Amino acid sequence: MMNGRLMPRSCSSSTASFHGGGGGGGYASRSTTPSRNRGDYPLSQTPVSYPSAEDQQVGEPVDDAPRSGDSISVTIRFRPLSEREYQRGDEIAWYADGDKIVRNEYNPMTAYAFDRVFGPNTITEEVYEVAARPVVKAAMEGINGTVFAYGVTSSGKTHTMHGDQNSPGIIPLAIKDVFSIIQDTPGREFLLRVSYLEIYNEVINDLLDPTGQNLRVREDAQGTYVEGIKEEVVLSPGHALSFIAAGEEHRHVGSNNFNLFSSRSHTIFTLMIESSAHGDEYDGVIFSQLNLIDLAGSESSKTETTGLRRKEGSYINKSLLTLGTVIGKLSEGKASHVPYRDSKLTRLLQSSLSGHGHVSLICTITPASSNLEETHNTLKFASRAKRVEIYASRNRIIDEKSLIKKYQREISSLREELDQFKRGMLLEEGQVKMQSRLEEEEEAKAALMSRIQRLTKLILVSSKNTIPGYLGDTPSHQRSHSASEDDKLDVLRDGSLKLDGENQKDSSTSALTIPSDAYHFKHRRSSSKWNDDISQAGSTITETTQVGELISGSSCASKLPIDEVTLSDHMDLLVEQVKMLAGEIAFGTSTLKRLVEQSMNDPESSKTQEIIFGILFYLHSSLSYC
Ligand SMILES: Nc1ncnc2c1ncn2[C@@H]1O[C@H](COP(=O)(O)OP(=O)(O)OP(=O)(O)O)[C@@H](O)[C@H]1O
Repeated sequence: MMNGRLMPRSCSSSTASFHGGGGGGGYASRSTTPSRNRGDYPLSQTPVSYPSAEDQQVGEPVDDAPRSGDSISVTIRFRPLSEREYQRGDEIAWYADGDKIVRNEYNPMTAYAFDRVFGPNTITEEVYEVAARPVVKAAMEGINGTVFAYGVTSSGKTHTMHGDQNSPGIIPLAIKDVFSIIQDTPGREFLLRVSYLEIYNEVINDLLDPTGQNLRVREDAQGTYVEGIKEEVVLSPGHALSFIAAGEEHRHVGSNNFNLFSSRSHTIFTLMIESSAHGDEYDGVIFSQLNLIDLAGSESSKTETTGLRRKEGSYINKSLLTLGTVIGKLSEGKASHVPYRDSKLTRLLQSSLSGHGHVSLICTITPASSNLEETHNTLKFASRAKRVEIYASRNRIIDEKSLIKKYQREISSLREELDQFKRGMLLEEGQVKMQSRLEEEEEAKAALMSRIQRLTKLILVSSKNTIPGYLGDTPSHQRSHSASEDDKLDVLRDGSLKLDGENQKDSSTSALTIPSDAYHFKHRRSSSKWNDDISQAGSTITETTQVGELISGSSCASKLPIDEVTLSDHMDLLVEQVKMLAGEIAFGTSTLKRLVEQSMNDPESSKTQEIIFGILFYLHSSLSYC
């Protein structure tokens, strides 16, 4: 029921290029109206059925009437005809007429205008630039943001939000961008946390904590929230992606007769961003939330599912219907009752939809004539959403409740304590001390330094930061993790993951060397280009974060004199280390499962077997390391 996304999706990349990359080729020869801008679709000659006159009215391009507020950004993304649709003789029913209009092939009067329409050959990076980047950027500046993909089953929502190895989706692209923005903002300190949940059959489950089932939605002055959801501090793009990967293991996925790996739940990945200016520039803490949502797809009776799938489908349809009603009410702009409480999805999206932040809706559609009506419904939904007004503004500055402030305060009081401690030690210099007293003092000093060090590293700063004295008393070798000076986790360009420095000599840490292919598969929805980029972004940020140490914790500790690090410090590092390894192992295991499935379908593939072998080796090594 779960998992299984990598294989078919990487297999389907050949399907995608077969259709999407078709260009003029064989398909173009079917075209009857080549003058129109329809991307590379095969064009239909035979009308199937015309939309009704009523639809045509609804379907007029959206008006450009001035609005007092801003509106939801609505973009449409076509996917190419699938091989299955093509083989069953589907025709093009809808097409992109330029980059703002979707037009009906059979009735050209039926057309809808949007902020942007992406044809079937558009790559996700382009969609990201237009539909998500501004929201991500604003979120980094303190304005809440929500990006969600909406569309019928198999229209390309997960492809858009998560992507695959060849085409990273909005979520990995956003994560990468967030870290680049931190790197480009030397004047501020950031603290990032993530949570990941699914709404399955109207039940909220925590994807980062399998014991967090059936969680409740609560409300406070800031809006709705999920009680008891696990939030993890993240230190690098790879770290954040490893949480998503581990979470994906628990997501409900199953096949219907349109999509072998259909999402059976809505998922919400949330990035909580706190930031504040350094030192004298300090002007309070800004907090914002970025929600990246992959909805389950609506299903028609044609989906022909039975039993469990039908039950899931009815929950999915019901919550999407409520979303439609909520959007409809909001688009009317009247102060009428908006039924947010009728579904968990709308309840959780309440503050986003009621206008307190940027909202970007990406509607994914198929051009296929067999989905003519479903696509039309998506377009009507998108058109209504366009009329919803929002008034996005920077969040109130929070100070007292912020985690970054808590850490900053703790760091400065620990530093003070350390200073006093050192002064005390100096004053007593010259006195003959008991050996045990000396040891105690050294231990206490090391504990203080270690705590300062660990807290400091949870706060992300650009490596371009040159503020002197920022590191206080922390010795530079403990703070900086450049390859030359210190042990660090280095994600190499060729995709292999290994520790350098002393760790290479250490048999326990060498267990963390991951075979190159396995590492690419580790990010199952990531392309190698993406991995390269992550490694770059990750390595710059790593200099000021703890990620390398989280994995190579024992080696980091071993740099300090043995008695300078307390047992509890060791334990903390080990816990973090185990968490990371558990994520890696979950990832490796699921990849393995899919590869085994693939190798059963294609026993000849020696490449697959090679990769399986690599992953087995990696899992074995990780387990021995644990
Ligand atoms: N823009 C695209 N280009 C190429 N292939 C695509 C595109 N969009 C989707 N696909 C392919 O179509 C198939 C279905 O896509 P996907 O699983 O993303 O649909 P979905 O809307 O998430 O479906 P569901 O709601 O059932 O989960 C996948 O094989 C995917 O790789």
